[in-house]
Amino acid sequence: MSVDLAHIRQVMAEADCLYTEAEVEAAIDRVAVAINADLAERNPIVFCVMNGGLIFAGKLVTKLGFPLELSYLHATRYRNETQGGDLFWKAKPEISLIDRDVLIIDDILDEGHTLSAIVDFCHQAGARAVLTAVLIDKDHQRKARPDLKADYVGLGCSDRYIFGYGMDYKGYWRNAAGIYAVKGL
Ligand SMILES: O=P(O)(O)OC[C@H]1O[C@H](OP(=O)(O)OP(=O)(O)O)[C@H](O)[C@@H]1O
Ligand code: HPA
Repeated sequence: MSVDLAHIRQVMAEADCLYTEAEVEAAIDRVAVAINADLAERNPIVFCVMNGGLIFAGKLVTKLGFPLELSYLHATRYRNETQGGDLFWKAKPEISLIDRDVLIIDDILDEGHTLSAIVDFCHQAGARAVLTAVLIDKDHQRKARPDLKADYVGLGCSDRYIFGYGMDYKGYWRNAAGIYAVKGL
């Protein structure tokens, strides 16, 4: 399917900036402080959830001052759309999780089906503890479970479709240096 780049550019031009780059960077710093305090002695395996987790994970891990192993997994349910569907695993962890502490890093906790499925997978694979860090938690009543929370949360946002800092609009603007909401969504 061909992409209408004029539309992609227009979405950026008309978007509302929810958080500037400086605000996002300050949030990443705060998350790093909390994780450094909790995980420094636990030799965790850290998983970046591709694709959206890429920017947050990359920035966050450079601020973690303790030994860790870094890998990735890829589970997707939006597939460049603005509405989620069934979860599809593109890449499962290959490293053994047995008796390991695991930290999952993703960009957004929206309805939470993605993070829930990843956490369940890690427990079933024998992880001792599974912790989660998200850059942003969207505020609405459609969570996969009512009590669903990440252990480490950078920022919150209202119930709009957002992009930037790893999050995409139709596959674009993951590179935006700020967090933006699409006009009208
Ligand atoms: O909380 P949820 O409603 O489950 O949505 C959150 C997930 O959706 C996005 O991934 P997406 O499926 O778009 O895959 P991608 O990162 O590869 O684009 C995002 O990166 C999270 O992983
Ligand atoms: O609001 C969003 N923006 C980008 N990706 C997403 N994945 C779930 N929700 C969102």
